[in-house]
Amino acid sequence: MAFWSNLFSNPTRRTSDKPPLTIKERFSALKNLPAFLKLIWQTSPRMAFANIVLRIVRAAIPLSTLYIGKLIIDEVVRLARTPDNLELNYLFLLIGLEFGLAIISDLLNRATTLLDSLLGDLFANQSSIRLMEHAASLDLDQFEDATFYDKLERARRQTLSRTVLMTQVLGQAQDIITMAFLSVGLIAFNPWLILLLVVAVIPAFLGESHFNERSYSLVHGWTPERRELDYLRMTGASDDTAKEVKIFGLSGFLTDRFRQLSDEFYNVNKRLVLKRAAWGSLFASIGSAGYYGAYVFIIYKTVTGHLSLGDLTFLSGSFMRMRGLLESILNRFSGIAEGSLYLQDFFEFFELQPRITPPVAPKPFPRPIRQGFTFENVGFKYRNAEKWAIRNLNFELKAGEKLALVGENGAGKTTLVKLLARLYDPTEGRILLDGTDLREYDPAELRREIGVIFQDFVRFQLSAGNNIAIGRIEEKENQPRIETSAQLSLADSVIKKLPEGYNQIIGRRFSKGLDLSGGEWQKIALGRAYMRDAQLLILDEPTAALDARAEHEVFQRFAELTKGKTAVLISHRFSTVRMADRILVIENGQFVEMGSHTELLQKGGRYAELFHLQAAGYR
Ligand SMILES: Nc1ncnc2c1ncn2[C@@H]1O[C@H](COP(=O)(O)OP(=O)(O)OP(=O)(O)O)[C@@H](O)[C@H]1O
Repeated sequence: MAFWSNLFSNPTRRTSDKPPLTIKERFSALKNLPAFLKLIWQTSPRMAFANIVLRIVRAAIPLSTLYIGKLIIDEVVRLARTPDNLELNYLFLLIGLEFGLAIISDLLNRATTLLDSLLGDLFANQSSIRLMEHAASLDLDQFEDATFYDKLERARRQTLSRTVLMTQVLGQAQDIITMAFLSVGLIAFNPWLILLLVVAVIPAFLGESHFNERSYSLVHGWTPERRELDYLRMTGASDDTAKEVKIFGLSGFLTDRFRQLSDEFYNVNKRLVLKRAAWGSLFASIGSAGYYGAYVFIIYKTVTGHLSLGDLTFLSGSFMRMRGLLESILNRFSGIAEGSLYLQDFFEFFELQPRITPPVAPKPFPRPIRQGFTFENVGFKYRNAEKWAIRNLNFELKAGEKLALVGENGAGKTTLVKLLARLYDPTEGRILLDGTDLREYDPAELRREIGVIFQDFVRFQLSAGNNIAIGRIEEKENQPRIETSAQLSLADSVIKKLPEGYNQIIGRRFSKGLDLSGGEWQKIALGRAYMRDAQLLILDEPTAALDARAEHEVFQRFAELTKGKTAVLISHRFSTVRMADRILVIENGQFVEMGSHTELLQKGGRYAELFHLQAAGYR
């Protein structure tokens, strides 16, 4: 994890990790927009359509308002010249029209803002769901990769900020149409004014683009550190960690690290923001100079009699509006280009594909399993690890057999179990089930037939009943099945004591939640194994937190439940291990010996040594 590695390193540089993007890269990021717009359209075609129509209507309003304004002024000038014959109907009609347009414009604005926000919320929700679904489809080892986590993190942040991009893209389209309407008037008067306008605005556009690139590179380059900041914030202020943070007095240690990192980011960012503000002001002045140049020209044409006063207001109004529009279009363009770059991260995450996928024509899963599992020279190395976690492993797990795995910490027991459940595939060798490579079965089907309770099982902040139903979530409404599983795992006595029984939320995260002791949680988690009713049951140190009586009882029931089924048991307690039919001893990921408890004791090897070591502790 970046946190620990950074503790000992000096975190400088970062901004230089990723060079600023070239204009070409920025343009090419725009290619993500069609796919993005398609996603928005799919979110709600009706809302998207209404949004577009309203914006087109809204785009025509500025030109109409300016033109009516011109007519009003010309009419006022005309009336002022003939005060004896005041005919005000036409003037009032024009004023009424302008008033009507103002009201409509406001209503359209509100309607588009409303639609944007509703559509944006829907889009953010759907993106989050897609993100969760896609993350669930990926392989476990992808989650253990730091670059993957950075991608996931960026994609996660994208789901919300993408609604901003949506508003930007739609706003852009609307402004471009408004510009097109306005430019008709200006072109009719003098096309050179449009050119002047463009030239005046270009420096601001280039400046903005440049700073957007810098800011994207900064944020992108800092992803691991921002993840670390989140981690520190969470560790420093969460119920899960509060106990140890207090006991070990870690608060200062965590806040110091947070302060150091956040200050560093603040300073780099501040430099960028200040530069941006300074250059931005300069470029804005150039834009203003362009506007006043045109204004002087139009005034000159008016005083020399080439234009009416109405024309003057219309043209200068159009020019001012167009300058504002063009500036915001160009600026927004770099914003959109920047947003599209982030979109790239979003889509890249969705492009990640799992490697453990169903084969084209999966073999039907054997029901029941006849021969069992065979490890043929199996070796496995974790991603980024130098050392083999498991190597040259050859053994058989026979159908119906109870196999215990024994070995010291880090020997490779959990890894072996993960390979059985195809959370990973062997790096070398293969695992067969009934003579067929595990890879030829559908992994989802395989996992349905396997029940694993890991030592670090998840304490779901759900009701006690749901915590057991997790074992076979399709059966979450099957209360009798849940209760039977609870009885078998001894969880029923825990649940009976809860004020709301099976409906009691457990864990501390939510206000009504009640926390349980380690052993009580374990009984609940064990209930999942019974709920699952799988052909192969794997318990990875399931009883470590249980008291002696509970452990004895759990295993008596376990033996009954797994009668005729295949089971793998990992435990450091030999009282548990000896109940297995056979015991596999591994050391440093390698096979050491295998046999029944009696056989291995007689053999006097590693197992006997470990057994006597533990037994001596009780004497
Ligand atoms: N996700 C991982 N990435 C890299 N290395 C890992 C990972 N998980 C485990 N390892 C390494 O693989 C080896 C085997 O680990 P494993 O968890 O299988 O041991 P174990 O026998 O179950 O240990 P324990 O009795 O402590 O639970 C260890 O050296 C461990 O450091």
